[in-house]
Amino acid sequence: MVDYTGLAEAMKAGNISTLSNGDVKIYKSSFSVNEKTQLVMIKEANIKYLIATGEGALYDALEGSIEGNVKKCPTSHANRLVLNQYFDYTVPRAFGTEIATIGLGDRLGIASPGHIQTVRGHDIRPILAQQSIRELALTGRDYKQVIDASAFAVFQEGYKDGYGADGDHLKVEADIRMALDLGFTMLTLDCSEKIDTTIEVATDAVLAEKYVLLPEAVRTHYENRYLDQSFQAAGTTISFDRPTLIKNVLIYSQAIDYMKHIYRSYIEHASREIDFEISIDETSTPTAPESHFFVAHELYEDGIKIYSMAPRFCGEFQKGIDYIGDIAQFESELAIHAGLADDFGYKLSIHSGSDKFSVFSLIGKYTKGRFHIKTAGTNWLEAVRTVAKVNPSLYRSMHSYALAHFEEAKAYYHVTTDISKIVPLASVADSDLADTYMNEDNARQLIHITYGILLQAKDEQGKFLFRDVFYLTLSEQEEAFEQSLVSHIGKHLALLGK
Ligand SMILES: O=C(O)[C@@H](O)[C@H](O)[C@H](O)C(=O)CO
Repeated sequence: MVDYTGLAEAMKAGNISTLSNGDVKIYKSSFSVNEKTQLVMIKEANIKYLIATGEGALYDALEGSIEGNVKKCPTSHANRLVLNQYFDYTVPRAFGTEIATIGLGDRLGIASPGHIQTVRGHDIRPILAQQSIRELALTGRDYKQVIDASAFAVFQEGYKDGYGADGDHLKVEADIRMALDLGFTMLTLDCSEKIDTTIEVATDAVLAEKYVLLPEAVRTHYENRYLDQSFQAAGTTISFDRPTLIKNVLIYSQAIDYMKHIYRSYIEHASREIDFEISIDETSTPTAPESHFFVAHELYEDGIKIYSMAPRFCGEFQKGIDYIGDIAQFESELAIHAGLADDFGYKLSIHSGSDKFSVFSLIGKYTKGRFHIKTAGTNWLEAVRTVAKVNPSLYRSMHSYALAHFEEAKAYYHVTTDISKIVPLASVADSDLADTYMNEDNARQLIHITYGILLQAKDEQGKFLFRDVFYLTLSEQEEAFEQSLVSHIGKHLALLGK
């Protein structure tokens, strides 16, 4: 039983500097007072708690157990809602189009403190609570837990500059309603299933056949607005001859209708500001600049205001590794994509933004520092790197399991990983595991896309093979993990000009 007497006395006296309690870790940045209640976050035996002293509404509202002269409160969903009620900076918020933002998806629920330490003081704001439905399915978490983890991290770090919550890659209305009901402040509408990319490779005859089957009102709408028209945008001329128009109508019109429906139904009259992102990046073919214009212009003409647009860029934005492709072509198309975002009043959004170091300076340049960049897997890889340094046997077991299940994981993510190029485990010394595998593209992708399989893996008795010891190791290595995030995500910010 821990004696909290000294801690309670220091809290009541407000002496943050003297807050100490033996082997209990105290997060001094969390110390807060509301009327006659004092509150601080601690970690005891690798579990975090809120410690409350004093009296009053906040003290009474928190669920917990009395231990000596303190109330020891779990980091529960109910207690997160209490924090939200008394400390507004723990509530996620929208940011609009004027400030740069970075999505810092945290599949483990423990990366946000390191993310906060990374962005604090920089001209950028964090979307700490960002997960796609795909990630939730693979990790077995839910959206309540995603915001809970971020809100407790914000309280722990005393971070008051604001953070966002992105319901990422939402495709169906039920998920959109769920995310909004739970307080998400950003919605990323994934239209990939409404975008018919088979059209890209169809013959003119097939295009003509499909086009004539569209309702006359649809064809008339688009022909009146675009056929044989040229538009000045993004410092260039964008023209729509009949083949170009037919192709864009067939590829994007269904997606555009869906975007308009979702905006009218859930965003336009929402009770709070919502950052609405359009994602057309997870398609098999790149978003041609004229297609970006076509989608943006249709939304703009209908008075639909979006926060950001995520096109699919030329080349490859694969998970956890640098850009793959012709950087000169990327730059010339990026200039137009960024110019269109400027012209239509929203931010360009860069998905799979982790580790794209060779193009970050271009992104910062052409977006003039006004962008949204999404990362998620790279902090998972930093967690694995941290574990590999201190628990080599755990890393070896996870690495082997990932190799055995890689084909299963490829169903969820597009990667061009060459497993044969990954150095065999037996030939790598324990002390070299982290550098050998976390700095090599093929090994990074192996571990990156198998995160769900590794976190959910169980033995015959139903016991997690890796999850519990993985989290315990990261709790014991909390500062090392935080520092690896500050360093690695900090490199992202530096190259982006932030
Ligand atoms: O893995 C996911 O589903 C997400 O992290 C998704 O890829 C996200 O939109 C992203 O681009 C993160 O880099």
